[in-house]
Amino acid sequence: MDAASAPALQALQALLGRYSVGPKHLVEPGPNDEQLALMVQAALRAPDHAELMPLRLKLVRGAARQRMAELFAAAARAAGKDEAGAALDAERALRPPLTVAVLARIDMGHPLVPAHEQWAAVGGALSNFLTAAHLLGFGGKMLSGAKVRDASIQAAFCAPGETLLGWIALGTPKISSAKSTPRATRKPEALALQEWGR
Ligand SMILES: Cc1cc2nc3c(=O)[nH]c(=O)nc-3n(C[C@H](O)[C@H](O)[C@H](O)COP(=O)(O)O)c2cc1C
Repeated sequence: MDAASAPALQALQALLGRYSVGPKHLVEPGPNDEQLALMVQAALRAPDHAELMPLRLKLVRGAARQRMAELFAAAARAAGKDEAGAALDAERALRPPLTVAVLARIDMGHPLVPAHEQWAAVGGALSNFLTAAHLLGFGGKMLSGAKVRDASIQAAFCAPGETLLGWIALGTPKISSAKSTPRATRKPEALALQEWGR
Protein backbone atom coordinates (compact mmCIF):
# COMPACT_ATOMS: atom_id res chain seq x y z
CA MET A 1 0.00 0.00 0.00
CA ASP A 2 1.61 3.33 -1.00
CA ALA A 3 1.72 6.33 1.31
CA ALA A 4 -0.64 8.38 -0.88
CA SER A 5 -3.50 5.98 -0.23
CA ALA A 6 -3.25 6.15 3.58
CA PRO A 7 -5.79 8.99 4.01
CA ALA A 8 -8.15 7.23 1.62
CA LEU A 9 -7.85 4.01 3.64
CA GLN A 10 -8.42 5.95 6.84
CA ALA A 11 -11.59 7.45 5.36
CA LEU A 12 -12.71 3.99 4.27
CA GLN A 13 -12.08 2.58 7.74
CA ALA A 14 -14.18 5.40 9.19
CA LEU A 15 -16.95 4.59 6.72
CA LEU A 16 -16.80 0.88 7.62
CA GLY A 17 -17.23 1.90 11.25
CA ARG A 18 -20.55 3.67 10.68
CA TYR A 19 -23.46 2.40 12.71
CA SER A 20 -26.90 3.71 13.52
CA VAL A 21 -27.42 5.44 16.86
CA GLY A 22 -31.05 5.59 18.00
CA PRO A 23 -32.74 8.61 19.62
CA LYS A 24 -32.33 7.41 23.21
CA HIS A 25 -28.55 7.35 22.76
CA LEU A 26 -28.32 10.87 21.34
CA VAL A 27 -27.48 14.01 23.30
CA GLU A 28 -26.70 17.65 22.48
CA PRO A 29 -25.14 19.03 20.42
CA GLY A 30 -26.54 18.18 17.04
CA PRO A 31 -24.79 19.34 13.88
CA ASN A 32 -24.64 23.10 13.34
CA ASP A 33 -25.49 24.86 10.08
CA GLU A 34 -21.97 24.55 8.71
CA GLN A 35 -21.85 20.84 9.46
CA LEU A 36 -25.34 20.34 8.02
CA ALA A 37 -24.23 22.07 4.82
CA LEU A 38 -21.36 19.57 4.50
CA MET A 39 -23.73 16.66 5.14
CA VAL A 40 -26.09 17.92 2.44
CA GLN A 41 -23.19 18.37 0.02
CA ALA A 42 -22.26 14.74 0.68
CA ALA A 43 -25.89 13.69 0.10
CA LEU A 44 -25.93 15.50 -3.23
CA ARG A 45 -22.76 13.69 -4.36
CA ALA A 46 -24.72 10.44 -4.64
CA PRO A 47 -25.32 9.10 -8.15
CA ASP A 48 -28.43 10.78 -9.53
CA HIS A 49 -29.51 10.00 -13.10
CA ALA A 50 -30.30 13.21 -15.03
CA GLU A 51 -29.68 15.21 -11.82
CA LEU A 52 -33.33 15.07 -10.83
CA MET A 53 -32.47 15.57 -7.13
CA PRO A 54 -35.35 13.43 -5.89
CA LEU A 55 -34.42 13.99 -2.21
CA ARG A 56 -35.71 16.71 0.09
CA LEU A 57 -34.62 17.13 3.71
CA LYS A 58 -36.54 19.21 6.25
CA LEU A 59 -34.91 20.25 9.52
CA VAL A 60 -36.93 19.91 12.70
CA ARG A 61 -35.19 21.75 15.52
CA GLY A 62 -35.88 24.13 18.36
CA ALA A 63 -39.58 24.82 18.92
CA ALA A 64 -40.55 22.81 15.83
CA ARG A 65 -39.73 19.64 17.79
CA GLN A 66 -42.68 20.32 20.10
CA ARG A 67 -44.98 20.70 17.10
CA MET A 68 -43.74 17.41 15.69
CA ALA A 69 -44.20 15.76 19.10
CA GLU A 70 -47.84 16.87 19.14
CA LEU A 71 -48.34 15.48 15.63
CA PHE A 72 -46.73 12.16 16.63
CA ALA A 73 -48.92 11.91 19.75
CA ALA A 74 -52.09 12.66 17.77
CA ALA A 75 -51.15 10.03 15.16
CA ALA A 76 -50.53 7.50 17.93
CA ARG A 77 -53.98 8.17 19.42
CA ALA A 78 -55.57 7.95 15.94
CA ALA A 79 -53.88 4.56 15.53
CA GLY A 80 -55.51 3.37 18.77
CA LYS A 81 -52.59 3.77 21.16
CA ASP A 82 -53.28 4.73 24.78
CA GLU A 83 -51.87 7.85 26.48
CA ALA A 84 -48.68 6.06 27.50
CA GLY A 85 -48.11 5.02 23.88
CA ALA A 86 -48.83 8.55 22.65
CA ALA A 87 -46.37 9.96 25.19
CA LEU A 88 -43.72 7.52 23.98
CA ASP A 89 -44.18 8.63 20.39
CA ALA A 90 -44.03 12.29 21.42
CA GLU A 91 -40.82 11.55 23.29
CA ARG A 92 -39.30 10.17 20.08
CA ALA A 93 -39.77 13.60 18.51
CA LEU A 94 -38.33 15.51 21.45
CA ARG A 95 -35.33 13.41 22.39
CA PRO A 96 -32.94 13.87 19.42
CA PRO A 97 -31.26 17.30 19.35
CA LEU A 98 -32.10 17.49 15.66
CA THR A 99 -34.47 15.55 13.44
CA VAL A 100 -34.39 15.64 9.66
CA ALA A 101 -37.51 14.60 7.77
CA VAL A 102 -36.64 12.69 4.61
CA LEU A 103 -38.87 13.17 1.59
CA ALA A 104 -38.73 11.82 -1.93
CA ARG A 105 -39.97 13.61 -5.05
CA ILE A 106 -40.36 10.85 -7.59
CA ASP A 107 -41.32 11.87 -11.11
CA MET A 108 -43.43 8.87 -12.14
CA GLY A 109 -43.71 10.00 -15.74
CA HIS A 110 -40.10 10.91 -16.42
CA PRO A 111 -39.22 9.97 -20.03
CA LEU A 112 -35.67 8.85 -19.25
CA VAL A 113 -35.37 7.96 -15.57
CA PRO A 114 -37.77 5.34 -14.20
CA ALA A 115 -39.01 5.55 -10.62
CA HIS A 116 -36.70 2.80 -9.36
CA GLU A 117 -33.65 4.77 -10.47
CA GLN A 118 -34.93 7.84 -8.66
CA TRP A 119 -35.46 5.79 -5.49
CA ALA A 120 -31.89 4.51 -5.85
CA ALA A 121 -30.71 8.12 -5.93
CA VAL A 122 -32.73 8.87 -2.77
CA GLY A 123 -31.15 5.90 -0.99
CA GLY A 124 -27.65 6.89 -2.06
CA ALA A 125 -28.16 10.44 -0.87
CA LEU A 126 -29.59 9.29 2.45
CA SER A 127 -26.64 6.99 2.98
CA ASN A 128 -24.10 9.71 2.13
CA PHE A 129 -25.85 12.08 4.55
CA LEU A 130 -25.65 9.57 7.40
CA THR A 131 -22.04 8.69 6.59
CA ALA A 132 -21.06 12.36 6.58
CA ALA A 133 -22.75 12.78 9.98
CA HIS A 134 -20.76 9.83 11.29
CA LEU A 135 -17.47 11.18 9.88
CA LEU A 136 -18.17 14.51 11.60
CA GLY A 137 -18.58 12.67 14.92
CA PHE A 138 -22.38 12.61 15.11
CA GLY A 139 -24.71 9.70 15.59
CA GLY A 140 -27.88 9.19 13.64
CA LYS A 141 -30.57 6.73 12.73
CA MET A 142 -33.14 6.62 9.96
CA LEU A 143 -36.58 5.77 11.35
CA SER A 144 -40.00 5.42 9.81
CA GLY A 145 -42.78 3.36 11.42
CA ALA A 146 -46.53 3.41 10.80
CA LYS A 147 -46.70 7.17 11.36
CA VAL A 148 -45.24 7.88 7.89
CA ARG A 149 -48.63 6.69 6.59
CA ASP A 150 -50.63 8.98 8.90
CA ALA A 151 -52.53 11.51 6.75
CA SER A 152 -52.03 14.50 9.11
CA ILE A 153 -48.31 13.83 9.40
CA GLN A 154 -47.99 13.45 5.63
CA ALA A 155 -49.89 16.71 5.13
CA ALA A 156 -47.62 18.49 7.62
CA PHE A 157 -44.38 17.39 5.94
CA CYS A 158 -45.10 16.77 2.26
CA ALA A 159 -45.57 19.20 -0.58
CA PRO A 160 -47.71 17.84 -3.44
CA GLY A 161 -45.97 14.91 -5.14
CA GLU A 162 -43.67 14.17 -2.19
CA THR A 163 -43.46 10.89 -0.27
CA LEU A 164 -42.46 10.86 3.39
CA LEU A 165 -39.78 8.22 3.98
CA GLY A 166 -39.28 8.97 7.65
CA TRP A 167 -36.95 10.90 9.90
CA ILE A 168 -33.27 10.88 10.70
CA ALA A 169 -32.59 11.39 14.40
CA LEU A 170 -29.28 13.21 14.84
CA GLY A 171 -27.08 14.20 17.75
CA THR A 172 -23.95 13.32 19.63
CA PRO A 173 -23.75 9.62 20.55
CA LYS A 174 -23.63 9.03 24.30
CA ILE A 175 -23.03 5.28 24.10
CA SER A 176 -19.56 3.88 24.67
CA SER A 177 -17.69 2.59 21.62
CA ALA A 178 -17.87 -0.92 23.12
CA LYS A 179 -21.64 -0.88 22.71
CA SER A 180 -21.60 0.60 19.25
CA THR A 181 -20.33 -2.27 17.17
CA PRO A 182 -20.76 -1.70 13.44
CA ARG A 183 -23.17 -4.22 11.98
CA ALA A 184 -21.42 -4.63 8.63
CA THR A 185 -19.78 -7.90 9.70
CA ARG A 186 -23.20 -9.54 10.22
CA LYS A 187 -24.04 -9.15 6.55
CA PRO A 188 -22.69 -11.77 4.13
CA GLU A 189 -20.59 -9.89 1.56
CA ALA A 190 -20.73 -12.90 -0.81
CA LEU A 191 -24.46 -12.41 -1.15
CA ALA A 192 -24.01 -8.82 -2.29
CA LEU A 193 -20.99 -9.40 -4.53
CA GLN A 194 -21.24 -12.32 -6.95
CA GLU A 195 -19.54 -13.35 -10.19
CA TRP A 196 -21.63 -13.11 -13.34
CA GLY A 197 -21.00 -14.91 -16.64
CA ARG A 198 -18.88 -17.81 -15.43
C1 LIG B 1 -36.08 4.23 4.91
C2 LIG B 1 -35.65 3.51 6.16
C3 LIG B 1 -36.52 3.41 7.24
C4 LIG B 1 -36.15 2.74 8.41
N1 LIG B 1 -37.03 2.68 9.47
C5 LIG B 1 -36.66 2.06 10.61
C6 LIG B 1 -37.54 2.02 11.73
O1 LIG B 1 -38.66 2.55 11.70
N2 LIG B 1 -37.12 1.38 12.84
C7 LIG B 1 -35.87 0.79 12.91
O2 LIG B 1 -35.53 0.25 13.96
N3 LIG B 1 -35.01 0.84 11.87
C8 LIG B 1 -35.36 1.46 10.73
N4 LIG B 1 -34.49 1.50 9.67
C9 LIG B 1 -33.18 0.84 9.79
C10 LIG B 1 -32.19 1.66 10.59
O3 LIG B 1 -32.11 2.98 10.12
C11 LIG B 1 -30.77 1.02 10.53
O4 LIG B 1 -30.29 1.02 9.23
C12 LIG B 1 -30.77 -0.39 11.06
O5 LIG B 1 -31.16 -0.37 12.40
C13 LIG B 1 -29.39 -1.06 10.93
O6 LIG B 1 -28.46 -0.40 11.70
P1 LIG B 1 -27.03 0.03 11.11
O7 LIG B 1 -27.29 1.21 10.24
O8 LIG B 1 -26.20 0.31 12.32
O9 LIG B 1 -26.50 -1.14 10.32
C14 LIG B 1 -34.84 2.17 8.51
C15 LIG B 1 -33.96 2.29 7.43
C16 LIG B 1 -34.35 2.94 6.26
C17 LIG B 1 -33.36 3.05 5.12
